[in-house]
Amino acid sequence: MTYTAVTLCFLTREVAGTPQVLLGTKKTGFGMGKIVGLGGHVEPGETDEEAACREVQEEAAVVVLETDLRDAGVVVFDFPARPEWNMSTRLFVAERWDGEPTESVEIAPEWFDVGSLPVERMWQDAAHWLPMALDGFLLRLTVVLNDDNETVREVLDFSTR
Ligand SMILES: Nc1[nH]c(=O)nc2c1ncn2[C@H]1C[C@H](O)[C@@H](COP(=O)(O)OP(=O)(O)OP(=O)(O)O)O1
Repeated sequence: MTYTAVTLCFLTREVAGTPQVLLGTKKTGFGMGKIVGLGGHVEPGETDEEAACREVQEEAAVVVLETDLRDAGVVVFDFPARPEWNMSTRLFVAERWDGEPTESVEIAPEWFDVGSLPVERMWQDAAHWLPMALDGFLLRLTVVLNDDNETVREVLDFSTR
């Protein structure tokens, strides 16, 4: 079974003491119409960190330095009914970056309060893992999707603080 290597990079900030995270509406490709994290495929020869920084720049015109990435672990998305969609997703969180998030052809970025994530417009599994990633956990988690490729069959969680 092959799992495509992808990354997600969550920029965070505090506004008047309220933690916020940068997500965005996916305008093209996989998950179109959903609110997702910034990120995408790791290209051959690239490290996960290089891919995360490149994707954030491509999708939202924001510059993140690799040294400002916090490793938040790995989430595997397992689609038994569509194994060609299986992904191994390296997660990063960054509190420092340069530039104002700007809409691209792929993503319309938007800040959300961490305490009220737009879970009804995200992949249904996001509620199982995104709060943990933002809360400092190192994720070691597998999400198994149902045959509808939307709802969650099972979450296998071996994450640590
Ligand atoms: N179940 C799931 N829940 C979730 O929150 N994100 C998921 C997910 N399954 C996949 N993803 C994310 C991980 C990855 O960042 C993204 C798919 O990668 P891309 O955005 O690169 O896809 P595209 O089809 O747009 O590819 P490109 O043609 O390379 O832009 O979807």
